Amino acid sequence: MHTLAYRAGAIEAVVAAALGSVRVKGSVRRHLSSSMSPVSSNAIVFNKPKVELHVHLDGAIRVQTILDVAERRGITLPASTVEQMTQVIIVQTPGSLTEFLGRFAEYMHVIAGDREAIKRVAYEFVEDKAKEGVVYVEVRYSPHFLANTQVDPIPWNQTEGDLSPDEVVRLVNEGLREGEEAFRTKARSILCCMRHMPKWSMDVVELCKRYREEGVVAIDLAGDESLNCEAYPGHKNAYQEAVRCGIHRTVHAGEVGPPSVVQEAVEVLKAERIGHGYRTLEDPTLYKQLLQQNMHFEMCPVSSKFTGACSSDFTQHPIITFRNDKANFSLNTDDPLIFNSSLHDDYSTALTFMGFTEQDFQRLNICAAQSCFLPAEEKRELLQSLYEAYGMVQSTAF
Ligand SMILES: O=c1[nH]cnc2c1ncn2[C@H]1C[C@H](O)[C@@H](CO)O1
Repeated sequence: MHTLAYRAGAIEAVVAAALGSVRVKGSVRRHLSSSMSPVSSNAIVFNKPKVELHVHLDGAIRVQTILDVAERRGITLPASTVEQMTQVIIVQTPGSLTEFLGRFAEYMHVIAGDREAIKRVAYEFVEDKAKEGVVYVEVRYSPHFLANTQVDPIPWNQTEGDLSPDEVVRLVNEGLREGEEAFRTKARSILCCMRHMPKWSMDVVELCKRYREEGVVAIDLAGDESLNCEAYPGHKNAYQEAVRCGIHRTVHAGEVGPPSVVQEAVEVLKAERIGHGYRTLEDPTLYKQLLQQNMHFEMCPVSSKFTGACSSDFTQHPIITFRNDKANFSLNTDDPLIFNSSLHDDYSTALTFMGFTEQDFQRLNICAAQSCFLPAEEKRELLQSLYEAYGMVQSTAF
């Protein structure tokens, strides 16, 4: 895969692009109460290169793209403008993870099964991340959720077609690679198993193995955490195979589920990173153990409010404890389409309500780079680029 050189010039270009376009979105401010909303309206928080490790491709699609593809395919939607369709899709008030997962059904049938749409979504995703000042991103999705053949059951009420999960991965790889070349943000992908679909999981790990040279860096387990692995051994088998083959592993755990789900992720599934993990704090022994292990937590503040994972009061958010304890964590958007948010909103929230400083932002991005799933040499290059951009090393340039 094409390797980006993180030269200072490239980073400055990305940051300049970010300066021109990243703004706190009015809609996010609207549906947060005044004591919880970002206050720095149009200000750019942490206007430096960033690393994002937890964002769902199917939760980060442009609304315009959904409308365009629906029109081309002759699919009728409940709304015809970006503004109206946004209101149909987004979570308006804090609810439950289950309610939130239901939002995908508003639009996934438009994108799934369509080659052009899938590649376009991947390409545009990289452009959007570049505009946010992200220099490296790991984006995740379920190949099965975007397919319409060789998947059982066929999702989103689609009729059977000829797009398999395997081809979905190839299309996303192409879109990401072309996006990377055009926008100079490095993008890799993580393939998701879904908690309620253990029979897909072996397939997912096989796809991770097949496409590890073409941008796929890890396996994930997403969906409803109430469905644990004892009851669904398919996930355990897939993760065992991932360990055997050296495929990196992350798991959604402790987002809404109890600390036992986090423990299972670490001990049974051999997770190297935890998606969310807020509820780890409820088990001080486990929390201490994971701090000692330097486990990475992929935290998503705006998401945690709207999925009901955490209290709406950001001043009491678990992230504050992780920060105070110098835990290894990152800040991420999760599903910016559904929260009508951007990475800037997550940073803005951390600044305004959690007291994050410039130093905290630098530190968490360095943690993200250290915990990313790139091969060692590329990770070293990424880290070096951050150190330079943050003024932590003397430049060798004359
Ligand atoms: O925050 C989340 N928790 C659990 N599952 C999630 C979350 N965001 C998205 N997903 C699910 C729905 C997507 O279709 C799937 C793959 O990206 O992952």
